[in-house]
Amino acid sequence: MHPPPLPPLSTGTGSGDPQRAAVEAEQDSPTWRQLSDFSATVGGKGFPSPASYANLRPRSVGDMATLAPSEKKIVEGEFGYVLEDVPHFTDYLPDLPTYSNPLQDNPAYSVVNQYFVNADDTVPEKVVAQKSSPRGIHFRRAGPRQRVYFESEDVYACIVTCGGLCPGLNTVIRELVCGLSYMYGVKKIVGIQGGYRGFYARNTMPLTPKIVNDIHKRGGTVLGTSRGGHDAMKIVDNIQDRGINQVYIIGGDGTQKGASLIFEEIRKRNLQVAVAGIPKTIDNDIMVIDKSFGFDTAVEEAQRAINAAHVEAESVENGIGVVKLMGRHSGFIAMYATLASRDVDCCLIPESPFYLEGKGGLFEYIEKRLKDNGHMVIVVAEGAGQELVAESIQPTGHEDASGNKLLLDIGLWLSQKIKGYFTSNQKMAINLKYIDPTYMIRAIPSIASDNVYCTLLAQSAVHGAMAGYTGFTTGLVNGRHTYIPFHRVTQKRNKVVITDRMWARLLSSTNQPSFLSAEYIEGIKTPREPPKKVYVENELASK
Ligand SMILES: Nc1ncnc2c1ncn2[C@@H]1O[C@H](COP(=O)(O)OP(=O)(O)O)[C@@H](O)[C@H]1O
Ligand SMILES: O=P(O)(O)OC[C@H]1O[C@](O)(COP(=O)(O)O)[C@@H](O)[C@@H]1O
Ligand SMILES: [Mg+2]
Repeated sequence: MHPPPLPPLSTGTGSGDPQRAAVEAEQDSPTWRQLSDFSATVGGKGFPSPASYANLRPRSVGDMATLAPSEKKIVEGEFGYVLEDVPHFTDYLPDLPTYSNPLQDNPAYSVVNQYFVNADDTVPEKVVAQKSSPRGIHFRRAGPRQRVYFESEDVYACIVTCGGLCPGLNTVIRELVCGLSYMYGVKKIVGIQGGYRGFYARNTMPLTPKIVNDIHKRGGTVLGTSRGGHDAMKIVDNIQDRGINQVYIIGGDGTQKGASLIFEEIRKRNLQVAVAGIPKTIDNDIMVIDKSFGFDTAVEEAQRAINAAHVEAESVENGIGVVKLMGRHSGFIAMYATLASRDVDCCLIPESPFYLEGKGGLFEYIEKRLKDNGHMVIVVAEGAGQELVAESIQPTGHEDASGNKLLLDIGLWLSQKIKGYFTSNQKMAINLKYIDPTYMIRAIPSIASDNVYCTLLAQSAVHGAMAGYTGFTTGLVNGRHTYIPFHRVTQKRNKVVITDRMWARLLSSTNQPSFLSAEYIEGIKTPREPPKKVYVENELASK
């Protein structure tokens, strides 16, 4: 049964949904739009259409060929249905041959009913709906298709890891290699060493299932990584020179921006080269996806540091344990580690501005907590309170090679400020221990649940590239694996929304002050300016 008809998208839905509003805004720019008929399944040769492209693409192939690479591929259906689709070879290479998927003959999969994903399957971005809600934005479901656009022996795949380390990088590499080899019979796979610049400045390393067999048990990346060094022209020249036709790029927001530029250059040159991104971010700051791989590992490992801080703090009089965790712009690790631990009395994240002195400030809270409980634990994300630190330490203004702003050390600064406050006011003798486990957390191998997640991400990427999709990031959306266009994961950053219930749960579990200005709470002025942003959502990721 269909939901009742809704007004067409362009006339607005009145849902007040910001993401929907964003799509409507995007429609002002040139987009690839067409009402789709999802019931047809006809391909050229009597097979179901690969990825339903017969249904979704504009009817004239000529139209497709003239699309600018950066144009978005948005398809509308009935009842407010919107598909934010990913590019496909047929967008710019209309007459490519297709082949039956070798998985059909794979004994491991022969028992599976309906192993192939239905060509029309898509996954909704939002699963909470009201009776009159439009069906909303969807992403193409990941998974194997019946027809593929490569013969196994013709595939030459490469894998590159970029940006900071994250638990699970080696697992993704391993599963890309094993997925390509065991599912699709691919023999030629190489690793690009040392991040993007490795394409043109380093040798490649051969990757086989045997070589990668044990690497998931190690932290880091066997390929090495780097920041900076992205040069789309040089990278694509190199891809072309080597005859590589599948490029798997593992990395965070910066890396996916770089992958998008590589895809656009490849498309301009009309190359049959698939570009697939696998999102990596220990900070969990990539939009759209449920969670990034390595995040659970990081939260788990953070418990060890928090436990140590707690043991130290509770063993002495007026003990304070301060733990710094990663999170440049997004405080997810700190928030989840705090919620999981129950030993934390205060969690400070970049999204929630705080202040030290006066009524409702951090010092007042610490004093109260020590008087009430004799000890306390503070977790601080590395990006928290940067504007406060900048008041006393001259910011260097420096950026890393990728253009990420270098942060001031909030953990050390905060520890000194707390010590200074209690010493100078002769209030009470405190005993503060500062623990910075950040790189230790990042450098460990992934835990079991992340390993399974990495496997599915890698296999989804392989299925997508083999099926002719390109210019996509693979990601989990509402528990389903999907293909997401690059622009959706690079235009904004995922952040903790401090007016969401999750942050309220945290505040209630720690009992810490909200640090919201008194103007909001009592109508009186606070010692500091009120926070600039109370509602922080999906801030534009500007570098
Ligand atoms: N806007 C961008 N355009 C192209 N390449 C980028 C961009 N931002 C970052 N990169 C490249 O992506 C790689 C990793 O980026 P970085 O920000 O260090 O890590 P992450 O991908 O984890 O966010 C680097 O090689 C960097 O040069
Ligand atoms: O010292 P490095 O290597 O620049 O890494 C530090 C940064 O890496 C991160 O872990 C994640 O960064 P990316 O996801 O951008 O790689 C941040 O939390 C942290 O600020
Ligand atoms: Mg990043």
